[in-house]
This record gives sequence, C-alpha cells and structure tokens, in this order.
Amino acid sequence: MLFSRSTPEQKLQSLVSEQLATLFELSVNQVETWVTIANNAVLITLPFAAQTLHDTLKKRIELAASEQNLPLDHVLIETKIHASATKVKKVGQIKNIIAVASGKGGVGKSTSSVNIAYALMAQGAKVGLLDADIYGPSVPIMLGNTDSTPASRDDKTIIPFAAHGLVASSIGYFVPAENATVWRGPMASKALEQLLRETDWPELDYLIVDMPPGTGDIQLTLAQQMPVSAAVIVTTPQDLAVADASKGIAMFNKVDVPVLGLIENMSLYICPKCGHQEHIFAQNGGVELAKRNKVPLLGQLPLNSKIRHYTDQGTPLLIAEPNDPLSQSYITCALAISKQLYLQSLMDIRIQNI
Ligand SMILES: Nc1ncnc2c1ncn2[C@@H]1O[C@H](COP(=O)(O)OP(=O)(O)OP(=O)(O)O)[C@@H](O)[C@H]1O
Repeated sequence: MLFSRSTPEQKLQSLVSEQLATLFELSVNQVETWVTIANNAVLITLPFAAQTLHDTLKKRIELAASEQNLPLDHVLIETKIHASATKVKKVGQIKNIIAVASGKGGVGKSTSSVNIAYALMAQGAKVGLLDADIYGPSVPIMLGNTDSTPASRDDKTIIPFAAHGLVASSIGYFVPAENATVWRGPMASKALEQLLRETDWPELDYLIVDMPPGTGDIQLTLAQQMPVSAAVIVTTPQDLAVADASKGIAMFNKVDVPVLGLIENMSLYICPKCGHQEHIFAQNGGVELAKRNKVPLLGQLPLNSKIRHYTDQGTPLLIAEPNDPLSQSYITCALAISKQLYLQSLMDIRIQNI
C-alpha cells in the first residue's frame, strides 16, 4: 500500500511479532495474535511452555525497540496452555494427556517420561506423571518414593504423590509387578483407566503417561480409552528399536492420536576421559525414522551414566543438576513437545472448520 504510515504502536506490534517469530521459528502470522500493546506496554500471551526463553525474548524486544527509537515501558509474558480436543471424555482438570511410548522395551521410555515431566515444569507448566507401564512400573524408583503408600481423602479418589513439585501415580503402587505382567488386555486397560480417572489430579497443563512398551492390544486399547491429546515415541537409533518405533507411530495413526515426534535416546556415547564419540546403538536411526514419517525429531539424548545414575537413585536429574547440558537437552525437548502440541491443536481446529 502506498503512503502507509504506521503508528509507533503498530511498529511495536510488528517488532514484537518478528522477534517472536524468529525466536520460536514460526511465521509472523502464527504469532501476531499473541501480542497486545497498550500504553507502550507489551503483553505476550504464549500458548506453550517456554519459560526458559522469557528473559531472552524480553531482552531482544527491548534492544530492538531501543534501536528503532520506539517507546517501550515494559514487556510482560504470560502463558496460557489450552486444552486440546479429544475424542474421549476429559479427566477432571487435566488439559492435555501426552502418551510416551516405545515399540521396543528398555529404550529409555520411563527415563524420558520422568525427565520430560520435570523439563516441562522447568518450562513453567503444571505437570503430572502417570506410570502406566504394567510390565515394569519404574516411576516410583525413579522418583524415589517406593515406600509411599496410596492415601485417599474420601475413599473414592487417590491422592497423587508429590515428588519435587511433580504429582505422580503409578500402577506399581497398587499391583505387584509379577501379578500385572500376566494380566490380559481388558484387565490391564480397566485398571489403568481407573487409576487415571480415580486419582485426584490437581489442575494440570500436561499429564505425561509412561505407556507399557510395545504395540499390542493393551497399548492400542489404552490409546483409545484414555483422552490422549498426542503421543511422543522414544527409540534408540538401532534398527531393531527403530522398526518397533515405526509400529508405534502406525498404531497411534490408526487410532487418530497425533504423534508429536520422536526422541532418540542413547544416540551417542562420549567418553568422559578422552572425548571419543561412539555410536553404540548405531547412528541416526531415530533421525531417519522421523524424516520418513514426516514427524519432528524432538530431541537426542546421549548414553550417559549421569542419566542412569540419577534415575536409579530416585533423584531427578533436572532437580539435582538443572544447569547440566543433559538437563538443558531435556528442557529444549520439553519446549519442542509443548510447541508441537500447540501447533497440532491449530491443525485440529482447521480440520474441524473445513
Ligand atoms: N540416555 C541414557 N543414558 C544412560 N542410561 C540410560 C539412558 N536412558 C535410559 N537409561 C537407562 O536404561 C535403562 C532402561 O531405561 P528405562 O527403564 O527408562 O527404559 P524403558 O524403555 O522404560 O524400559 P521398559 O521397557 O522396561 O519400560 C535404565 O537403567 C535407565 O537408567
């Protein structure tokens, strides 16, 4: 348009939108509705959890505004995470349930679930964790509360456990592992459904569900019965695990649960003494699988004894060493998950409107 004259407020609006778009690798169109400007003050309402980037965002906006001589009083950033639509009835105050699954056992699904839950908290979200892994419920060990016994306020609902600010429940608190492993599909899914619905969860942005490994009847039933918003698949790079992870993606596609992306665990081993890098479980298997299925690679975690040490000890890595590069990798991965879920919900809205 010829002779278009923007007011300082409009200039500030586009400046903030551009900074948001650059930082979160989105288009200006996708972010401009998050910005409100009034009396030289900027209010940004983020639809996903990205607390670790708030300071960077503020500083970039302040710098850009001063470079363009635009009046700027202050920048306020708030987060409002929406509840995504699900086919099945929602559970209480839980906005989004994210299933963490793997085709193959032992690839680090539970370790990833626990660390991602704390990483989402580090990104400012309200998070809970449900251990639905009936074959090997390891969350109580990983959270250091194996001795806890379930309690109830009203004899109807179970009070979830609190571990360093995370609320959690596990099938492991209720059923001895040797009993649960022989359960048939309907029994297992009924018990898990009950555990999900009869836990007194507080308001949560995300409930992470550590799924049983595999892609059989139990997993399929769970994915259909629970109001799952989306799934995250964990795999190691090795062919065997990748082939099973691929079946996992197919399973969620079959029941219309969007797959947010893949986490490649044990991607690489770096010798702490000499720095030599070894691809113990092969190289890039998860990366290639993500490409083939056109889903994002949400994160890559190395094989590192610290990850095992803290989970074995029942102390979350992210609480013990929040500034460790490994914690930072989980935190970056959590941002990717939160952002992908938001983008997914936009797609759902578009599909509903067609
Ligand atoms: N990146 C990693 N570096 C080092 N050890 C890891 C890593 N990820 C997981 N581990 C270790 O590998 C073992 C298996 O991990 P985990 O129990 O999370 O796997 P899983 O996929 O949930 O297994 P299951 O099939 O029993 O559910 C654990 O001892 C854990 O501490």
